[in-house]
Amino acid sequence: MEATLLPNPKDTNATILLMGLRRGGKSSICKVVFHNMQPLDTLYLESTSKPTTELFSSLIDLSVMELPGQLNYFEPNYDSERLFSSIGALVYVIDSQDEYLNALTNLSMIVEFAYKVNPKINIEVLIHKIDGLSEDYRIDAQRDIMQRTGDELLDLGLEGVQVSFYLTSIFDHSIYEAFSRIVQKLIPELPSLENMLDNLVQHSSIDKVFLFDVNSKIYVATDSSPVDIQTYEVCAEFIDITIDLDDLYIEDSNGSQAKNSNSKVATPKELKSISHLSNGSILYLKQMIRGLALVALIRNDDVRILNDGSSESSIGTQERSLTIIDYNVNLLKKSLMKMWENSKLISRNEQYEASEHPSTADLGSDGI
Ligand SMILES: Nc1nc2c(ncn2[C@@H]2O[C@H](COP(=O)(O)OP(=O)(O)OP(=O)(O)O)[C@@H](O)[C@H]2O)c(=O)[nH]1
Repeated sequence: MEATLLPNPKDTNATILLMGLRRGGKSSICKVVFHNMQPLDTLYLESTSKPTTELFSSLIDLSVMELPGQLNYFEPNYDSERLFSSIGALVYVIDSQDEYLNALTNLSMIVEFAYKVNPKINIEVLIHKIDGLSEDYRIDAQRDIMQRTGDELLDLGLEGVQVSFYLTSIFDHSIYEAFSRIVQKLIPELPSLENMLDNLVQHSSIDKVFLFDVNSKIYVATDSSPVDIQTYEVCAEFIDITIDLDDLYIEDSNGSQAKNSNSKVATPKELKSISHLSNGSILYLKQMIRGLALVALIRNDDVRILNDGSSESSIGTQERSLTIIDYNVNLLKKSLMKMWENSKLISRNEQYEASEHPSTADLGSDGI
């Protein structure tokens, strides 16, 4: 019998495979994260019968491939070996509200196969639907699942395999946080990105900065201070507010277009938004490249109120720090552009070498 070809992931590192038993929540995760579906609307999703792929581009092109729980990928008519050999991460979804012993056996079987075919694969487990569990029960379930998975892998002789666990739900931001961390492991430029964001924080009065994929609200990088989920929520919601407000205004023909009247091609408008919060902090958003936006929370310690209560000088201080931030963010954007062009060059060289000159030296290695 001819082998059924599962969808072919184009880029080795950038494909995430989403697996798990039926009704675990895979389609719901894809719909909520990548299509902005309201979590309650997922109640009516039908069971998926064919593998589906979501594409999204950040600094690298990524795809998330969902394999329906009802199919058995170890039947001879599926070319599972090719599939597993070409993916960056295996994300296994476990329904924590259901009896999960079968899921753990299934997980171990898949890990055994995937690890044999592709030892570099990242194995990520989502302990999903935790919204229905009490705080105590969540911790117990996590401990139990980690323990049992470890035991099963040990029995299979796979003690060295690294497995990461995340507690997730589509009803809060935990699913975005988990996907952000999973995606970040697949971005080779991550250390450079984090360095750049750390530099930005050090040289501006920024408390926290994220580089977001605007569509999915996954953050592809952040500075090295710990992520507080409330700050993440505020920053992610600021993207939606900015886009909604931006859609309200139509560019008038004498306005920004008139400014470009000297140049023949009108430059596309760059999204930028600044909002002053009631506690004195500022939210700052600026569009970067390839569907990415930088969102920063600027602290208010530069706001100095004079003895007479005048606020003029505080506004002046804030304006000054915003000018510095603008300047630094523009530099960061230019570096991102260079980084992206370099990574394109490297992957083009690799493809070229693989196809034509397998022995030539790596032309792109002196990149970033
Ligand atoms: N409480 C809760 N329910 C969820 C969550 N995520 C998904 N669900 C529900 O779980 C049910 C099954 O979700 P699906 O996304 O269809 O599951 P699936 O894994 O794609 O299932 P197959 O397509 O059969 O493989 C739906 O009714 C969802 O509303 C969650 O985080 N919390």
